[in-house]
Amino acid sequence: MRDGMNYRILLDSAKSCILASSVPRRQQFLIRCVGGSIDHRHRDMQALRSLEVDSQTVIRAITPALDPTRHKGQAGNIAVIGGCREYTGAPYFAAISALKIGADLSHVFCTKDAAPVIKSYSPELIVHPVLEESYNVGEEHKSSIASKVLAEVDKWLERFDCLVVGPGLGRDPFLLDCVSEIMRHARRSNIPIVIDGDGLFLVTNNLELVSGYALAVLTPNVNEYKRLVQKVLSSEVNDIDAPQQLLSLAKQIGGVTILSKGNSDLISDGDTVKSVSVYGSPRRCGGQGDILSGSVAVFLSWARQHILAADSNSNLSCKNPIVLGCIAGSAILRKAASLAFSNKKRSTVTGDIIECLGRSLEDISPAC
Ligand SMILES: NC(=O)C1=CN([C@@H]2O[C@H](COP(=O)(O)OP(=O)(O)OC[C@H]3O[C@@H](n4cnc5c(N)ncnc54)[C@H](O)[C@@H]3O)[C@@H](O)[C@H]2O)[C@@H](O)CC1
Ligand SMILES: Nc1ncnc2c1ncn2[C@@H]1O[C@H](COP(=O)(O)OP(=O)(O)OP(=O)(O)O)[C@@H](O)[C@H]1O
Ligand SMILES: [Mg+2]
Repeated sequence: MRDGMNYRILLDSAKSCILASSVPRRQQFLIRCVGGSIDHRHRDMQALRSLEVDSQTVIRAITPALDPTRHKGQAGNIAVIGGCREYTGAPYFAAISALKIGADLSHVFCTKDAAPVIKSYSPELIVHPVLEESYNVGEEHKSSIASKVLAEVDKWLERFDCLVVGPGLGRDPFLLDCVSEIMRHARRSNIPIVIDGDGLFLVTNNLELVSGYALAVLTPNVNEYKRLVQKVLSSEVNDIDAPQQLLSLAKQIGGVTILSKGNSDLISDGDTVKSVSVYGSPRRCGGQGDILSGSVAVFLSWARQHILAADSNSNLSCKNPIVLGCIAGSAILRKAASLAFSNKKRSTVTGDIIECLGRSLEDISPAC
């Protein structure tokens, strides 16, 4: 705060010195612009600070105790819908992160080609080779194969606490049609859905899939957010008043929760806006968003259990379990990224961050 004030005083005196001298008008204009943008940045920082949430309190409140009476599945059964010929890493990162945070079971529903690869990464994951891409399906078989895909997923759907749709899904039109149908079924069964990566491509072009569904979370990165804002608000991203724009966006999509990823993660359900700025990592290796989607899936399942058990007696000011899950998922990922970076510096990769998820949570909410 004091730094900000000193900076402003310096800036003001620099501005008046220069404006009083005979510098060309263009330079005066530039100086006004710089001053303006610093004022804005200062205001933005203040606004973000006021939205910053106490993520540790949230994490401690919603993380369940390791109670010996609980059985397998009660700490979370998560399914990732993703993984195709090109991308096998993303669904693996999301699914293994869910387990490393503390879910009991983690499934992946992917294409037939991707399944043996994903299975080979880890025996911990339950991998279903059920999705099909157009190149593998003749036009005349599309309808019967789509029904088969849906039937395969339906057998499992009711058991899941949360779906993560999109990491490494690809953009094949036939595959995306099948996934749209899976989302409609999940929605009918009131299963929360975290939508990331290519799932956001699907949803941005078919907003009705999530519109009005309060159990949906969208986790866009900078690009995905831009496309969403253009589509829904018919405008460009407004960095000056990012929280207000995010609020409008979430409201416009009927109260879904949006976690907009960046230097600070901003979260809104159309009602409130929260910010998580826990120190993360300067490394921007691909795959960190995938970790986030798996983490959010687990924490929002835990938050739902917490809110249900607390029966409105929870001491948390925010009562939306979906928002709570986003806050916790974001803070744990960022802390894990920071731990990994302190060890591996420039060579930090996504696997290193996943290895730090356990410690990241343990430091805040010890297992015993
Ligand atoms: N190992 C893997 O299998 C991975 C697969 N991934 C999957 O890849 C697919 C496409 O995701 P992308 O994230 O590439 O799609 P995007 O549309 O976000 O990114 C497309 C391009 O934009 C650039 N870009 C990304 N973030 C940016 C930023 N903050 N500012 C400026 N430019 C930026 C990227 O370099 C990329 O070339 C998804 O299915 C995703 O899940 C990613 O999750 C990364 C890891
Ligand atoms: N500039 C940044 N500074 C600090 N942390 C950041 C920054 N950008 C993103 N992050 C963190 O990294 C996480 C992943 O965000 P990112 O924008 O890399 O997602 P993504 O592009 O979807 O990743 P992926 O490669 O998995 O698809 C975010 O939750 C955020 O906490
Ligand atoms: Mg991503």
